Amino acid sequence: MALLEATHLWHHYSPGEWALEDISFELEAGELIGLLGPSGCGKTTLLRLIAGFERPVQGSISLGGQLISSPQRCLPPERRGVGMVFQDYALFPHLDAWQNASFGCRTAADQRRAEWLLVQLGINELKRRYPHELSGGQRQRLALVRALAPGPQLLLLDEPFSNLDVEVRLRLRSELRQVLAECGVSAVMVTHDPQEALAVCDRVAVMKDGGWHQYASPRQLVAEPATAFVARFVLQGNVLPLSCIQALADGGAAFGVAGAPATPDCDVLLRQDCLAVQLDANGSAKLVGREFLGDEWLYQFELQGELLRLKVPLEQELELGSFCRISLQPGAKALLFPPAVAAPALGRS
Ligand SMILES: Nc1ncnc2c1ncn2[C@@H]1O[C@H](COP(=O)(O)OP(=O)(O)OP(=O)(O)O)[C@@H](O)[C@H]1O
Repeated sequence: MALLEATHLWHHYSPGEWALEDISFELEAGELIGLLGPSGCGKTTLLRLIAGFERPVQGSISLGGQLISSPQRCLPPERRGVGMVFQDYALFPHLDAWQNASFGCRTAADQRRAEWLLVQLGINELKRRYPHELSGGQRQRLALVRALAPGPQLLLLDEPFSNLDVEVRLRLRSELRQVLAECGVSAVMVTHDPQEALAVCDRVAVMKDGGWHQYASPRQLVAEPATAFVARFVLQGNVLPLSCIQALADGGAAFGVAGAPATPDCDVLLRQDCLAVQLDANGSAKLVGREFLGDEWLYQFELQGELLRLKVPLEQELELGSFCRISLQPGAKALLFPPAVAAPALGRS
């Protein structure tokens, strides 16, 4: 049986403007799942429904086999056995680190867990400090301790690393996985960073406009993006109209396609290794942007009104404004998406 089960969830803040549309998913015990999508797609709303801060307009949520949310019944947040970690830490400023860490502890076992977690996360020496005397990374570790000390079944994390610098973020990400595994806690993490979601989550739900585009493991998302949006947002891939790709293939290279049946207005995902660039004054691609990535260039070309992003070796240095010929590598494999893809879980009841 799944630990968390959401069934046909719909939610709005004002009638007619759905923030969530027909969301159904399961989370298995021990899993860390990510809610990934652009701003306003409904990630925080879904987290608030799971936490019990909002009551769904339709649908239900069960945790450990118990119904916790439906339009008729909404178990209060403090009785759900769910911990929360927020982007801005939300520590109590007038309590020291130990008082914050042990705030939700009800038993001696909870207190022992709080002590153990402080040691695990390397902040045990800072117990007597107040939140304003801690760095951002230390505050977020303390917030994690406070959320995990009462022994929740499920931890909800709302963009927990977004206020931290890159180095601390990378370190805390791997500490999070470790501490969740050691505590045997499952988690749902909101993020708008595809790299972060792919790096730490067991499964990732890609959301847009209140709907679910794909819910899959990071490997599956990369190998088989379900929609053109997933290919663009998660893989940062080049998704272009088929007509544009056919113009590239006219140079002679044949290319194979997988996915939906081809129609003239369908979109195509071309992976990085499908394409080659050559400087050519008669070429149809114009270099309109370039970024130095340290070990390669990231070039942005304009081609028939579309933008194409390509990474190329440092030796292939090109001036902005240069014209190039972009060709498909022989045997290149592309993935087709039908036009105006409807997300699998979308559709009004
Ligand atoms: N309290 C509220 N009252 C009215 N509308 C709201 C409220 N909270 C969120 N919304 C709307 O619901 C939609 C989903 O918002 P939500 O905060 O869930 O998105 P999000 O994906 O978490 O965005 P972000 O990444 O910017 O935090 C948005 O259109 C937003 O404007």
